[in-house]
Amino acid sequence: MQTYKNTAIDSPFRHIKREDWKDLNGKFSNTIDDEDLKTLHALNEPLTMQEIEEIYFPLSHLLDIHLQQYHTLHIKTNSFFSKNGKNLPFIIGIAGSVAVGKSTTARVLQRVLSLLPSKPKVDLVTTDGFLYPNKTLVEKNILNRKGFPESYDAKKLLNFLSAVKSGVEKISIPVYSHLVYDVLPEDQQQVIEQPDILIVEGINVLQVNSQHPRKGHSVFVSDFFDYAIYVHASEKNLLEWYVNRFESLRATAFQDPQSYFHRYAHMNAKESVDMAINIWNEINKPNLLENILPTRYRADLILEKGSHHFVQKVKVRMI
Ligand SMILES: Nc1ncnc2c1ncn2[C@@H]1O[C@H](COP(=O)(O)OP(=O)(O)O)[C@@H](O)[C@H]1O
Ligand SMILES: CC(C)(COP(=O)(O)O)[C@@H](O)C(=O)NCCC(=O)O
Repeated sequence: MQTYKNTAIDSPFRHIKREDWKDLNGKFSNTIDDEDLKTLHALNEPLTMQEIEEIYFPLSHLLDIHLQQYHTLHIKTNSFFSKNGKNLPFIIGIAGSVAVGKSTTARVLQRVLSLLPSKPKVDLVTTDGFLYPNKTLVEKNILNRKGFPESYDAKKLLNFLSAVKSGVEKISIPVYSHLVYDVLPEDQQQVIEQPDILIVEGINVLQVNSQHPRKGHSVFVSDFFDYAIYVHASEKNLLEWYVNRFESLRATAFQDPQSYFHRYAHMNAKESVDMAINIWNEINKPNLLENILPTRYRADLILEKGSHHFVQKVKVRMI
């Protein structure tokens, strides 16, 4: 029998190296046919097919176990209440730093999960849409705090999640554009209509300081999650990926007169890199250290990336 010593630092996570994780592929790989493979290639993401097979297929298999358990629980609970309650979406949260690859991970996971044998409808929302519009951020004098907890309309985000988990059939939510650097007008909202799985991606999804501002309410975004993933990388890699993304935006989107950054399109490579490093050091890095990184052990699973975004290790909460 193992005895508890209060000097020991126990971890409730299994640490699984990439070499071992990739072999946990299980039955899922057998269900990928040529058509499905084509749809994965058509995703046109920077990820290699090897990364999808070695990291995302096992992840999808593990999530399928949780999904099946969720459905069994639903059926048993219905029978307990002698009532047929609605099927409610299984919600997966994805957290991590700016530029760690949350959106990319979320898009790939959305597609891979939709290939599961039950062919679930998988929707994806990003919490950027719940940022206050620039106009409000300017009024509150917090435009330089974009991404910090106070820059989000926490009440709107929590009301949305609450509606999803109450079975509301059709919900419109705001959409953020990195090109315009602002929340888009209401006629460009996203409609969420009874998905089987909903992925909610954002830097703030595991935070407990963006609570419902109504007096007496302490409800957090993650209270609505059935599974939470944190994507982790070293600060050095994050800065590199942030600068690279900024650079490729400068070469493409910034040339678009509609882009907020169009004013910077004339910058040369050195000026643009300096500016990206400055934004990182002034805004995104402090936000990472103060508000994002401390939430990582609240996740059920941590994807640890090394260079070139390759996942090196997976930590999974033990059950
Ligand atoms: N697995 C990956 N392999 C290669 N590049 C990636 C990968 N994931 C993300 N990237 C690149 O890294 C940058 C940040 O990714 P993104 O998904 O936009 O991050 P986030 O949503 O966390 O801010 C982008 O330029 C993206 O193309
Ligand atoms: C909108 C964001 C808060 C969210 O980040 P994401 O992880 O989606 O890239 C971030 O991209 C951002 O704009 N941060 C403010 C500083 C900056 O311009 O990078």
